[in-house]
Amino acid sequence: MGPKKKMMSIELKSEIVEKHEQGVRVIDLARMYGCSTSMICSELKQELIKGTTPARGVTIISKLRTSLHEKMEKLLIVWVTEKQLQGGTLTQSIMWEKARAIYVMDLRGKSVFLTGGARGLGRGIVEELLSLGAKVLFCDVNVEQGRVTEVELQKQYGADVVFFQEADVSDEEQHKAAFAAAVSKLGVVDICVNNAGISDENSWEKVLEVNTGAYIRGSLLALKHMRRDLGGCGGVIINVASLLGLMPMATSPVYAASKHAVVGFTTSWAMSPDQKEHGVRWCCLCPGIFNSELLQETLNSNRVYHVQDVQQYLQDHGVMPVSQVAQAVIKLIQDPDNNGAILEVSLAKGARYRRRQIVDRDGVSDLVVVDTY
Ligand SMILES: NC(=O)c1ccc[n+]([C@@H]2O[C@H](COP(=O)([O-])OP(=O)(O)OC[C@H]3O[C@@H](n4cnc5c(N)ncnc54)[C@H](O)[C@@H]3O)[C@@H](O)[C@H]2O)c1
Ligand SMILES: CCCCC[C@H](O)/C=C/C=C\C/C=C\C/C=C\CCCC(=O)O
Repeated sequence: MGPKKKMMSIELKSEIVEKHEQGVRVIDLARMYGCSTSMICSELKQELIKGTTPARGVTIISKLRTSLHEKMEKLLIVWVTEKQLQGGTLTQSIMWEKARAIYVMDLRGKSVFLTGGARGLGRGIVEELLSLGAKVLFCDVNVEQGRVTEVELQKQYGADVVFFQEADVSDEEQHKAAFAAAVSKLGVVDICVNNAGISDENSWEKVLEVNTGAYIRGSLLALKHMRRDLGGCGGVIINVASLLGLMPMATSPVYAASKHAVVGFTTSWAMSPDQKEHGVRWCCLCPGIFNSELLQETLNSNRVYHVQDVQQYLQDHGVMPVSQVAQAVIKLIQDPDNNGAILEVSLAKGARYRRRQIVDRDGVSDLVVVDTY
């Protein structure tokens, strides 16, 4: 039997709600009342739901507005005023464009740790990030290609904004050392992209080590470093999964299992009741097939079952360029309101946020479809 849940009197609950409304943080309330932050959060949520009238609903929503929204509105008002003073013309679409530009996360000077950046999608993401002014340390097991990529990107973007570190992320020590190198070279890690992946149905242990184990380790390393409640600066964790993290495929049972695990892990952490205190945003990218060395190697080997089905699929559906998928990662990083998001990317439909299906917690398979943000 698990530990007995601590009961709270009604008086105590309303005292907590009152203190929270006066601005006392969840973590401080937890310390004050000697219980967990998740218990405080669930009490606060229950109170909000019970007492809601339309008028109170508006008050609650306005309290949920983040300081980011307020900052954005202030910047927009300043910009509109300046434009009007200069006698410029303002249309709704110009203002909308400007609001978007203010709203998205500014990547200038942001520090990124990415795995598997020597080639393929990883390299594509690094290039997009550098072009938007971020600094990146990427690691890869392929030392030769990693060094070539580092030299090429340093030539284009500058020697002090992009660094390569040799690491096999299936090795705990090497993975930790690469993350530590990012902190030491960049000062901080604001964004962590777990991207290094393999596809080989003959080697299920290795696939799970790289595609799942290293993603979990990398996410937890980043979370520990970023958590605001532990003195960090907050941040974003992007886990590159696959459409095969959302659907089955006879060609690739182990690969699909490894990617489903990543989606489950990432979206579960995003639901943490302490997420606001952590200040860490969790997202998944689920692309269809794009044109990388991984795809070519898979097609030229026996690493999937029924390889002719993959070839047929490619003939029927085509294949995305890496740049399309890399830009989708930037979209995920820049949207500040998408904690828990799953972004699907396909040639046919482009980049689309997935509406989430929640299975009833009693285990009955009634599905509730919700918009997550
Ligand atoms: N190519 C596709 O069609 C496709 C589709 C959906 C998702 N994905 C996923 O996208 C990610 C990137 O794939 P890609 O197609 O660019 O592959 P890729 O093979 O072209 O690039 C992957 C990079 O990761 C590195 N890597 C592999 N194992 C590593 C390890 N143990 N430690 C450190 N680095 C390691 C490789 O050396 C390589 O540089 C993977 O997670 C993959 O599963 C690929
Ligand atoms: C439509 C799913 C795309 C997922 C791509 C995956 O992450 C990476 C794939 C790399 C190599 C190929 C592996 C699996 C094949 C995927 C689809 C084949 C479809 C075959 C069929 O229709 O049965």
